[in-house]
Amino acid sequence: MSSPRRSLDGRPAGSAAGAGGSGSPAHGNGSGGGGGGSGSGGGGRFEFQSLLSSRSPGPEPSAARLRASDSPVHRRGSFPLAAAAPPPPPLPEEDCMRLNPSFAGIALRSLLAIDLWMSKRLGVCAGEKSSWGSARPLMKLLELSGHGVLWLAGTAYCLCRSDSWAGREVLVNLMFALFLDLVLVALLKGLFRRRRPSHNQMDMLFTFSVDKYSFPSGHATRAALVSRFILHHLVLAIPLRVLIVLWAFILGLSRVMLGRHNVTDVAFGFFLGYIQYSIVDYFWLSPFNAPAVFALWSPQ
Ligand SMILES: CC(C)=CCC/C(C)=C/COP(=O)(O)O
Repeated sequence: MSSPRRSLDGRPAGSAAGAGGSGSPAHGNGSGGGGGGSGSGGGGRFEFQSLLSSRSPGPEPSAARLRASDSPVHRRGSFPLAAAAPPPPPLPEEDCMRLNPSFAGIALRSLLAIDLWMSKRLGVCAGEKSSWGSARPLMKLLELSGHGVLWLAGTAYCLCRSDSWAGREVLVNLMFALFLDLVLVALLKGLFRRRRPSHNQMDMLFTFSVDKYSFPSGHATRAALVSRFILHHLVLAIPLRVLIVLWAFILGLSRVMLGRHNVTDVAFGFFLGYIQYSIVDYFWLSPFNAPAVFALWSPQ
């Protein structure tokens, strides 16, 4: 950037512009704004005069002039006509927000990136040729142990065979829990439409159309729901209780190992299943509050 001192040296404004970098908008303004300055001689003096005239407007400087002389452009002041350059218009607020992604957005993207990376690493049974491919049949057996059709059919069968009111009550509520789970998982899968991992082989038995989506894992919700249900309503020895918790955990893990799900699908599935049990417990059906349901077994 050229300085007024150069102009005061008596160099023509045109040559000052050349030396100082004519690309500078301020300088462009300088030579143009000087009017005659761009002429043949005395351009420097002309610039100097314009500096003086802008600094001493009269006995009572207006408020606008005071504000202008306070601005950083003016304070740099060594360059008189730079002040003529209008300040850039402020960015609209929405543009600023687009340029500055929120902390939550960055955190979510990072979490998803870690999720994909971990799920890929853990998907060791995703195919027969995967590193743990030989364990795939065992994982598919686990898959069957948490399948919705088997749990519904098994509960319906036990309900038909049950000959105690207490047993019926528990089984009716388990049936209600399983249906609630199917509906909620189907709704969320349809809402989020998250694709299953690319390394998954879609060879599951008895699936709905929404089961092409992976969030949340239906097996994980069922594992959490059913295990919590059983632990609350069946009197079991400690080793059996531990076994049930282990089953739920390994079933969830097997979903990722099979490549069916990402880690977050299973983690959220566990959370949802846990909450679902609380809902079932809150709306617990009994012959007192839902006699119509239990009327099926009433003596005629
Ligand atoms: C057809 C019925 C009654 C249930 C489908 C159960 C099923 C295959 C869910 C998918 O589970 P993931 O979401 O864990 O893959």
